[in-house]
Amino acid sequence: MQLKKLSLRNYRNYDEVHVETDHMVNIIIGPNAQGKTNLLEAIFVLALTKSHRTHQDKELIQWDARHTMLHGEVEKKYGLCKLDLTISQQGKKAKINGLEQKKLSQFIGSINVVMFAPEDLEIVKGTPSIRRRFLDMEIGQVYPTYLYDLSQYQKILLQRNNYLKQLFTTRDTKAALLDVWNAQLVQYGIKIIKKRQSFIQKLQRWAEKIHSGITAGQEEIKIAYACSFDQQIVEDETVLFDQFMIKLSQVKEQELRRGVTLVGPHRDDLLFTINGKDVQTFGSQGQQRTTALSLKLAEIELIREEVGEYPILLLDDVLSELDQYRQTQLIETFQNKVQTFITTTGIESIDRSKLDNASVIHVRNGSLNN
Ligand SMILES: Nc1ncnc2c1ncn2[C@@H]1O[C@H](COP(=O)(O)OP(=O)(O)OP(=O)(O)O)[C@@H](O)[C@H]1O
Repeated sequence: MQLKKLSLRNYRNYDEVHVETDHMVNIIIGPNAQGKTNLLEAIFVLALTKSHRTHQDKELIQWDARHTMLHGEVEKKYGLCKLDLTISQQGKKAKINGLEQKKLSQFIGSINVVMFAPEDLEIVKGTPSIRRRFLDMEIGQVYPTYLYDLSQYQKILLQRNNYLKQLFTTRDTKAALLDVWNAQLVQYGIKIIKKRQSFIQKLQRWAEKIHSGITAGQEEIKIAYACSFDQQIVEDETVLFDQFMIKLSQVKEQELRRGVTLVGPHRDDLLFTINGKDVQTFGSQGQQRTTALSLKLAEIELIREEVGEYPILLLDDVLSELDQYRQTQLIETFQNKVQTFITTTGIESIDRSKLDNASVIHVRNGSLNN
């Protein structure tokens, strides 16, 4: 798929901006703090209705404005898709080809993007919640029903935790309603777990291949799903249901004491190993970076496999951090196949030979010149 037009109004430091491109490689260039990342972020938001760098939607609205409007036109295999997203303090409104979508989950995934930014190193180095957010956003853009199941699960989890806290304060040890909450938690929890497991298995297959290529066969990467249940259990839905219920009954006393739910996909994690060693603990800075890169490249292939066409690749200031070999790997793998938007402060950090036929967009203080 290829983004042909992007228009923004009152988005971050852009009053109003229009971008048109027919190019596969688009370089967004300018000094620091001028709006380069804001432009990539806007494309990401059109795809996922959320930013990759903040949970606070209101940060996307220009200071003093009441709402922001994003418009994108994307050429897909089956034709042109026009997307409109309005974000205000009251919420979001989304349209596909002029038709308002009742649920955002119907809009998400209309275009697919893969963002690779310096903060992606945190997927490898950071906390489990960062890895869960990564998983949820990526699964969500390929399988929109996942987002519905996830929001149901999160609602039930919140209510169950509130109930546990209430039981604690009232010293009610009978906990008569807990079984009702358990059944609902497990119903949605197993959908999340199963989807995550199959997504990670596919991601693992691609990452292994790609990582081996980048490291000339020296390193074998594994991405494992760290979940409360063994892989064989997850594969059988009936067994998973029973085991989930059993685990909840085993931790009941503890949960009543602590007032929180101790079992479920809200505690999952991803584990990266290289040649059998945990990358988070033992990996060098370079290995951690390459792991993040392999992960992102794997995602591109996985989206192509699932959706039937390549996503748009957004590279935020990462080329300068990669050595020449990895830059070449990244650009050559997808040249002419994947539309790419690259931000940089200086064109000299990019291998010139890779820039033939690229469009260059200059950004200065929220204005473009291309
Ligand atoms: N809601 C907002 N309203 C207006 N301006 C904003 C808003 N949010 C951020 N900005 C401004 O956007 C600018 C930062 O833009 P951006 O993050 O795109 O920088 P950049 O060009 O990618 O820089 P760098 O190379 O340093 O990453 C800052 O000047 C910041 O003050």
